[in-house]
This record gives sequence, C-alpha cells and structure tokens, in this order.
Amino acid sequence: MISRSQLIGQIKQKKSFLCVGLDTDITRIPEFLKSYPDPIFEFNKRIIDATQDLCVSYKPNAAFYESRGVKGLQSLISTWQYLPKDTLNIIDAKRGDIGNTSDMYAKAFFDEDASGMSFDAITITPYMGNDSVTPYLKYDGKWIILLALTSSVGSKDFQYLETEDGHLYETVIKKANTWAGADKLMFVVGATKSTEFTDIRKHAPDNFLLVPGVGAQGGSLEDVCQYGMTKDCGLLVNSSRGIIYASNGEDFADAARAEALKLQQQMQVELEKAGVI
Ligand SMILES: O=C(O)c1cc(=O)[nH]c(=O)n1[C@@H]1O[C@H](COP(=O)(O)O)[C@@H](O)[C@H]1O
Repeated sequence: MISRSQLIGQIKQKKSFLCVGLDTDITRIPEFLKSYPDPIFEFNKRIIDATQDLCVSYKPNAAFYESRGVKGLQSLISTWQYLPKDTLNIIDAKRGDIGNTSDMYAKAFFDEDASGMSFDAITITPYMGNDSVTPYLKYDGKWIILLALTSSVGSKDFQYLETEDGHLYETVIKKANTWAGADKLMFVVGATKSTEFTDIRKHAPDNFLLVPGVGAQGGSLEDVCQYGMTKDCGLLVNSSRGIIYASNGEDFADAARAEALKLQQQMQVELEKAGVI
C-alpha cells in the first residue's frame, strides 16, 4: 500500500517518476533464461533487481501473463510477491464491467487472501460508468487508474468526440473526479498527447497521471513535463519495451538499468526545472 504522500516522497527521494512496465513476452526474453522453472519470473526478478533504485513504480501488463494460462498466472503471483513494497505496483488490467463482476476483478487483483496478489493500483476502462468503478474503491489505500486519453491511434474514434466539457476524455476526467479524490484516482494519458495535457490539467489539477508512450511509442518526456507536471510532480511515466528489451543477451538486466538510468536522469532535470526537488 502506498499513499499519495508516500508516492511523492519516493519521487523526491529517488529523483524519478519512472514506472517500469513488465510487459514480459516469452518470445522476447533471452534464450538462456528458458531453462529456469519460471523464465518469466526469472526475467522480471532480474529487471526489478537492476532498476528498483531508479523507479517509483512497476506495471505488469496482465495480458502478457494471462496469455500463458495457469503458468502465466503463477509468474504474475511470483512477480507480485517479489515487487518492492515501497514502489507503487500497478496491475495493468484495463478492466470494466457491471458491479458484481467488478467485485470479482477487484478481488482478483487487490485481495491477497483470495488470489495471492494485492497490487496497489489497477487500470480500468471507464465507459461502463460509476457502478463499474466503485467496487475497487471499497479497498482502503488502493488506487484506480482510469483510461482518459490513450496513446493508441484509435483514441480518435471515441475519446475526442465533442461534449459540453470539450471532448469525451475531458468529461471522463470531470465525472470521475466526483467519484473519488486525488488520493485514490489517477488517469492514463498517453505521452503521444502532450499538447492536450494543458486541457487535462484544467479538469485534473491534482491527480497523478500515468503516462505510457515514451520510448517504443515515440512520446517526448520533455513535452509531457512541460504541459503535465504539477508542484507535486503529478506524473508517473511508463516505459516497457524500451527498458526491458534493451538487450536480449546475457547483459539484459544491465542494459535495462542503463535505459532506466537515462530516463531517471532526464526526470531529475525536469523535477529540478519545475521546482519539485
Ligand atoms: O494503460 C496503459 O498502461 C496504456 C495506456 C495507453 O494509452 N497506452 C499504452 O501503451 N498503455 C500501456 O503502456 C505500456 C506501453 O508499453 P511500451 O510502448 O512498450 O513502453 C503497455 O503495457 C500498454 O498496454
């Protein structure tokens, strides 16, 4: 469990707002790991060991684990158990369903007694509305992270539709802020949408934003910070492939660390520029 003030404290201490994405794909990990009983966990463990002083958050993407059935679920549970407990550990599940089904998803990812896992936060698609979101809010100290403006090309299909608030993604942010406070609610905004951050901050001045899309998807960290950073930082910037697949040789963990360090160093400059540290 990690509160908003603990998260801000970690950001100031580590001079980083990096979230390392554990999108661990069996076809992309180094060959030599495949002789281990759980190659996915072994890979994650070494990435975590190599990066934990440089990041404040980890984000395993559920699809990469669920696609491997029972084995994948075991890798996810082992990974959760291994994650440092002072980082904000996000399950990127992008769930969204009616209330009693959401209760079960919340149990799956937040209730260690039921499932063996208790992540600090979960990504949720907001389009089924309030009753699909509130079941997650019953868990003290847990965070929900709603998709607002995604990095996907298809974000234009629905998210930019005009509404009385400007666009649909702005309505999502405004409405969701009536359901929970900035101590429990974050939004996903893609790094590829940096110029929209100004509008987003009008509706979400205090919420942390989870920002994927730097690295492999080409988003600019500098632009994201220019338009999206607050006095508390207010950003968690994710990179998955750019870090974890920096090399697929025996040096993969060192190469991942080098990429994470590059981002951390840029983040330190941005935090200093904005007067956060
Ligand atoms: O919710 C997310 O994390 C997410 C939202 C979004 O708009 N775009 C996006 O890329 N993501 C996730 O962020 C990660 C990005 O990975 P890389 O492009 O490899 O850094 C993946 O796990 C995506 O599923």
